[in-house]
Amino acid sequence: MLTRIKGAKIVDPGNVDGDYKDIIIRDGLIDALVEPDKELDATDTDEIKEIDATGMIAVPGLIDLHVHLREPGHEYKETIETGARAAVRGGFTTICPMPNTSPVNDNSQVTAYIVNKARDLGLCRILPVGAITRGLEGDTLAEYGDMKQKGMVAISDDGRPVADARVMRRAMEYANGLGLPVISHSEDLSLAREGSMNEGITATRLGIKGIPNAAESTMVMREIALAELTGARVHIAHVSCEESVDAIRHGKARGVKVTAETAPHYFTLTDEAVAQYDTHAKMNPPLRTEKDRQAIIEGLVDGTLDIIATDHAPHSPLEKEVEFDRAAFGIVGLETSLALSLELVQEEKLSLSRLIEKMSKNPAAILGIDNDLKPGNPADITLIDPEAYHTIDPDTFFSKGVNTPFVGFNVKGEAWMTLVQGRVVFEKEL
Ligand SMILES: NC(=O)N[C@@H](CC(=O)O)C(=O)O
Ligand SMILES: [Zn+2]
Ligand SMILES: [Zn+2]
Repeated sequence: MLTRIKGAKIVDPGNVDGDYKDIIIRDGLIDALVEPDKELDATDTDEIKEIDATGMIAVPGLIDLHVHLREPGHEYKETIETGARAAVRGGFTTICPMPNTSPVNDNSQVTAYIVNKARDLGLCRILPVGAITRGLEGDTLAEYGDMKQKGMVAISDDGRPVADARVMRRAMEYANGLGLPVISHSEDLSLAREGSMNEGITATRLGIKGIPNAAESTMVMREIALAELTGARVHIAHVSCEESVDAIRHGKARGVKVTAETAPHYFTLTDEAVAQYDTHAKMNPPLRTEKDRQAIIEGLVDGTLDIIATDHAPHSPLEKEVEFDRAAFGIVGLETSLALSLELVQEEKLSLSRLIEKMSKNPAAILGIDNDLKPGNPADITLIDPEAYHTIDPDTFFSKGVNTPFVGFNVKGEAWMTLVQGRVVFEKEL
């Protein structure tokens, strides 16, 4: 079976950048990129499926290094299936779910459960992140080797920091031996505790207890110091503030193997989004000030922040329709990330090619995946409709989570079709 994607502009940084080529897919793999007028020397037996993608942009499938799928344990918030559907709708061909499920993904049985479920679903690739410590309790290291054998690709205690520096050091040493990146939820709980939003004038005005930037940045600095000590690869999750960006920039300049991500809410919103006590603007780390927002954009522009991830964190109304300080931290992101990130392109902060680096190529590099649109590679492809104006409406989400602060935002651009291993796993209804 052959598939020919016709008429799309190809944006695959480092490979093809801006050319119009047809993509030929055979048996799930990219067979060739050909000129639009090229006749295929297909044999009579080859059935050719044509996809007319005129006006679309073809990019290597988007990869989200940071999502929460809630299964096993909290299926009322999200399941692996609803999360995967939301992912492909958002243009993602690969997602990495964090281990803070119930039970925690700290052993090979839970890893295998997720991997098997993902395979049976046949939607996107799901590459699980395993826990750093058993039960995310911060004491005893989990069984990285066993989990890795089942398909685990990185370790993190996301949702919680590893408070004990000695435990983190050991984790980095073991992870390094196995070639696994360590993803850090950088938070000093003694500084953050009881806070529910950014510490500052807005919090004071609202009477909400704040979380200072230092709760994040001091831990980012510790992680960089430990990565330097151990030679391990550390990836800083959800960077929200200027001091963290500065610390990462400095670490990179010293040659430390540190990479970092931010999420669309940190370059789109500030803590003023909380003004109406909107719990949909509550996440960890919290939305910061305009100065921080600008620093995040600067970090994306100068390469300090390698990746845009979503930190897709679905919660139900049970956890969100309560008093601000009692509400759960987290917002969904899989179905809004691409459009919100494309705003950076419209504002000419990043070229489309740079954006695709941050949403596909750089996460692929961290995972050790070659996702170039080149012959022999799996046909994981996102077709973006750059002109699709739409208004963000959680009622249309495939995710079970509707906890987004972006309701009613008018945005431009979205996934039109998503292919994983040559199969169409999402197609926008026209
Ligand atoms: N980001 C959040 O606000 N919440 C995440 C946990 C996390 O990413 O630390 C969650 O699991 O809900
Ligand atoms: Zn986290
Ligand atoms: Zn998270």
